Amino acid sequence: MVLQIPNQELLAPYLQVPIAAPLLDINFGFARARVLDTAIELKLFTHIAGGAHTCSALATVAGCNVQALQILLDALVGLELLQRKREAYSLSALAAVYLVEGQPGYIGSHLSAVMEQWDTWGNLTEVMRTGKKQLRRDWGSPEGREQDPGMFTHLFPLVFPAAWQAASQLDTELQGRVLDVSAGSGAWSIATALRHPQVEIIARDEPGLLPDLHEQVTRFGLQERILLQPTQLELRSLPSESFSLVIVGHVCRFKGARKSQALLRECYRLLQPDGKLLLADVMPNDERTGPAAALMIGLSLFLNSQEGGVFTTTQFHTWLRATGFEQIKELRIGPLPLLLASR
Ligand SMILES: C[S@@+](CC[C@H](N)C(=O)[O-])C[C@H]1O[C@@H](n2cnc3c(N)ncnc32)[C@H](O)[C@@H]1O
Repeated sequence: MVLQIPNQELLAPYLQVPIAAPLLDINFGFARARVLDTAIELKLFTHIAGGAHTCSALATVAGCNVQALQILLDALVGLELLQRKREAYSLSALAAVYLVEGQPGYIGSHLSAVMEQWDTWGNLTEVMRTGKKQLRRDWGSPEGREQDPGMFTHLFPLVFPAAWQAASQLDTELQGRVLDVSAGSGAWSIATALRHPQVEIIARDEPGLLPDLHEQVTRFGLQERILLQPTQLELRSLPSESFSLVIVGHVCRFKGARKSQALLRECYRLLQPDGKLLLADVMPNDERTGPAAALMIGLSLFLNSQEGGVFTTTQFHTWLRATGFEQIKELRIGPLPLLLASR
């Protein structure tokens, strides 16, 4: 029998095209996020760490249907968060560090806070059509932030490695007072205090976020050197030229362009001559073509805040120069850019 190959025009749209896998990955990404969220909600990783290794043991402690849970556990093995040998499930290295409650690296409450945006993202098409966002909570407002403490204060394990390295690149002779403008988890304050035993730090944030911060500072025994201050006490009330270092860690994208520039001016006023400003944020490249995570965070801030957004390194350079800062250095630590500017 002679094989009848149809003409090229008919075949080409199916055969001479890029494979669709990346599209399917994006499309089904929501299900992966949901699997992780449910596993955190059911405390599966914590229960496994506590000794419940089989599906039936896990179903008992987590209060689940055995047949349904079996399928979820298999999916978690597929996602490389669990491993299975015969009937026994164990944690992957990633899950053991970040997903077990009570461990220092636990970020489950942060991941759950991120998932609180589920319905907000469900309205994305509508927001695009109308241009009107339906803010369930505004991350740029103090009340909005206090509703989601996990979003801001439970990030310590994610921020601390970069903060530790950045602190090691500061002048070894650093002395005097340091201001951590919105301390959140305290990662920058704690790393700086540990690396520079001569400094005293004022770490500020919303009153609702300070208890978590206090707990973290106390864990490191730094409560004598890191003084917590609620943000109701305006920066304006602090004396000029009284800090050797001001830290602005992952704050500007929540504030938006106008308030960020005002904040930088205030930081300049607070710094002593020769003082340094350390600025960390998520920054897309100048053409705003990547990294993908930065652009997605830009969209997230558009949806979740009145004025927030992501700004490029060049935008920050321009703002810092306009404020009077000189010698702006880019420290490359980890995947995120860090700027160190001198007054
Ligand atoms: C992602 S957390 C970063 C916390 C910490 N600096 C760090 O890098 O881990 C964002 C911080 O910015 C603060 N923040 C958000 N929006 C703000 C605003 N409009 N004004 C002042 N602070 C704000 C939050 O309270 C929170 O501490």
